[in-house]
Amino acid sequence: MNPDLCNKANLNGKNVKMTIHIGADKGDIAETVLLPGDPYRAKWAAETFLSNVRQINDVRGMLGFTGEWKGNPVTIQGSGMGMPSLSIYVNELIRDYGAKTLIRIGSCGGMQENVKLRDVIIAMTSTTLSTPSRGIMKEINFAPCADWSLLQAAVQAAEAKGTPTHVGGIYSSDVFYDERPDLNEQMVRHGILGVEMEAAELYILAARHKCRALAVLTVSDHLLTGEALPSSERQSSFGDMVEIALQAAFPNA
Ligand SMILES: O=P(O)(O)O[C@H]1O[C@H](CO)[C@@H](O)[C@H]1O
Ligand SMILES: O=c1cc[nH]c(=O)[nH]1
Repeated sequence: MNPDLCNKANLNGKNVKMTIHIGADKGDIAETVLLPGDPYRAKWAAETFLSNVRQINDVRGMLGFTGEWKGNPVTIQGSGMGMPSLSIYVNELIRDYGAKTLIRIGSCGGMQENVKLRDVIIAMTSTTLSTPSRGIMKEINFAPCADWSLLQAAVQAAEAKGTPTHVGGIYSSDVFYDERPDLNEQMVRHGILGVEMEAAELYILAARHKCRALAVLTVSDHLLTGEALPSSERQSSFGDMVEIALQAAFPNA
């Protein structure tokens, strides 16, 4: 038996496969997966944008849903906060469930003056101090890079919607409460658009497994101005990001 898989009894009497962290049958997860850090954003996005939605995961409360967008199957699975958490879900989604296109839909902190609250950032690449893949990269400074076809389609979708959007480099940090302000200063100085905590490892895993990946982010707070979206506005401001991600996955839909 594949050690990554555990058997669980299904009510219909057949064996259903699940991984350690995802309690879905293999066929329950689509090849296209959207990945918010927040499991409740997964629920909101699935209920708001997909049809024929069903919940496919609640292990550890990390909710996942599968439905359809314009007739195309899509899974929206929470990935948690930080690269070690995302790495668990993305490894299982790719290796055990056959995910091929993975798009992070996350919040981020703005790092440039022209990047405003609620703007969307499409991450061409992500700079990082370290990722869970550091152990195999060793002395190599691997450059995590978005899939070009997804990036191009996302930019077109954002332009068509008229969403204020920035395309460029972001910073995937391991810490939210950073005790090294000098690092952020260097990121700002080198034109990094925003900071979040997962995209670099998503891009590295996609490269390793020959999948497509992209991160589409909404600016929820700003490191230069100290502004932040009120919690009441966070979800409603995230709609453009979700639609851009869906349109990027299915540009002809
Ligand atoms: O809004 P999500 O997708 O969780 O992303 C950002 O928010 C969390 C920190 O508050 C980190 O996961 C960061 O990457
Ligand atoms: O990681 C994150 C996410 C949102 N805002 C930040 O400042 N950092």
